Amino acid sequence: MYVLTSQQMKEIDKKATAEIGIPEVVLMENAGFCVFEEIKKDFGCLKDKKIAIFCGKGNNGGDGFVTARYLLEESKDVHIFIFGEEVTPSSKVFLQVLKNLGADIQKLNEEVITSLYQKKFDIVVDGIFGIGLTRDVEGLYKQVIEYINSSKAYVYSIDIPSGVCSDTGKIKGVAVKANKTITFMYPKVGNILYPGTHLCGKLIVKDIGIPKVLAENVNTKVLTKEELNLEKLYRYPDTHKGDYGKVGVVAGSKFFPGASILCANACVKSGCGLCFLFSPAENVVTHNFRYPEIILMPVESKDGIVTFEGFKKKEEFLQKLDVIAFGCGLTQSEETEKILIHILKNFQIPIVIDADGLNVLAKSEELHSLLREYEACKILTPHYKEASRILGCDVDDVAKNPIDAALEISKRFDCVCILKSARTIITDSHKVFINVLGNPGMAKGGSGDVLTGIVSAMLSQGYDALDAAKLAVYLHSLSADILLERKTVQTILPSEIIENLDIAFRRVIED
Ligand SMILES: NC(=O)C1=CN([C@@H]2O[C@H](COP(=O)(O)OP(=O)(O)OC[C@H]3O[C@@H](n4cnc5c(N)ncnc54)[C@H](OP(=O)(O)O)[C@@H]3O)[C@@H](O)[C@H]2O)[C@@H](O)CC1
Ligand SMILES: [K+]
Repeated sequence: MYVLTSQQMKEIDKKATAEIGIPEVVLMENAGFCVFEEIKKDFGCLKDKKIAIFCGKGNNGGDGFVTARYLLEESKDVHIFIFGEEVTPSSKVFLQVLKNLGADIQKLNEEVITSLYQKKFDIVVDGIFGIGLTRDVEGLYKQVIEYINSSKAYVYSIDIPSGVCSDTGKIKGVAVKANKTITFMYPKVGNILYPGTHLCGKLIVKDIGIPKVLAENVNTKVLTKEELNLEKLYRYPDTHKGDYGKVGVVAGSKFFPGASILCANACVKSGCGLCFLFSPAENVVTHNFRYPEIILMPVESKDGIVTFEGFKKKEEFLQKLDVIAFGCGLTQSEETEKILIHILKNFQIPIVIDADGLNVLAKSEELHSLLREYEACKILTPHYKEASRILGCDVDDVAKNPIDAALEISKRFDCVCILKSARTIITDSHKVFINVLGNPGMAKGGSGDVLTGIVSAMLSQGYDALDAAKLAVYLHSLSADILLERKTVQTILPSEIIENLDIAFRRVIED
């Protein structure tokens, strides 16, 4: 399913009317009716319901006028609140219709807003702002939104909760907290990213008659199962371990032995042929939770950190690898930097860089240019903080617009970027996918190491970087969601996400 920015939606709307010839009022009529339909479906009989509809001056308000007209057929207690008569031409048509019908239309002012608190509405429809919100919400608008949020009514937002930026999901000053949001054609970015997605309540996507062909060039999609390439998960019977690749996990230190185990465990559990773990010997040999399938490559260490000299002694084994997973728990040492430089100069195999690999990359000009020039496929898996270090910006700037941050990293290194958060973004700088699976039970140290292991195994099974990233992110969060069916967000552990991959793979392959 596509996800649209406000600009894209506006262009599509414009084409639908100017080029295809569908009048704007027809689209508005359809939009308003869809909202009514949803209310009717939820409540059934609306006869005794007290309903308020708040309509702004743009077309979002026009949708609200249409919804009001249908609601008037069902209830005698429908009240329409407007911010002024100066509305868009299409909205004006439907405002006039309401006037002709003798509907109760009140212009909002301080007094009217105060009186709202005495009225106990059952249903509120929010048609204040849609994709046309351009600045922070203040004054009367703010007061009305605060009233809506304080009311006990069931709140429907038209297109997007008013106050949510449709391009980022951020709150512009104040925003409606809806129970349900009915959006049109495709979701807007703000319907999908946090906190906007949370404020939407249940999100309903409705077709209002805009030809789908108009969205053909949109590059952003929700990561649904339909977007996954499952081809290489099928195995022909006459195959052997060599067909599924050898992954070298370069990870771990005295300080973070678990990171390397989680990464390597996830890798073997996700289908790679062989997994070699290059790590300080003393930290992993005795680790209780290590799968015995992992082949240990003890690397000489100093103060618990793998050394460059020690790493080079493993050259013979390194040469046999098909994929390298680099960084989990290595620490940000000079040795880590030297090892990454060595890999990028001497190998041409797919690489996944995570955690301390990203941290040393952020500090090194040499690594920046080596990675840019590295020709084999590369996947970077930063969380917001790591992304901000790489981009040299504030973490808030990444959070404000994660899609742009992921695109920037992807373009800068000609790589696939997996920008991890509650809504992980995957991009190869052309296409963007937003993951909507997963839960806060994944917000724990070790989750990222697991993802690195899964994505490396996908590369070793022959996927290109984008397909590998999509599958790995999907499986990782699906596994956590399945766990949540019988556990809580507190008790889900990254190691259990690995264990539970059995069911996640089955659901992806068989359902
Ligand atoms: N086009 C189509 O074909 C279809 C569109 N559809 C519907 O239209 C919606 C988009 O409509 P829209 O573009 O008119 O914008 P909308 O969100 O109603 O608001 C714009 C108004 O708000 C104002 N304003 C902005 N920020 C403000 C602030 N902070 N504080 C105060 N005012 C502020 C802004 O004022 P201005 O910035 O011009 O001063 C302007 O007056 C879309 O979401 C969907 O619901 C459907 O009917 C299907 C067909
Ligand atoms: K709205």
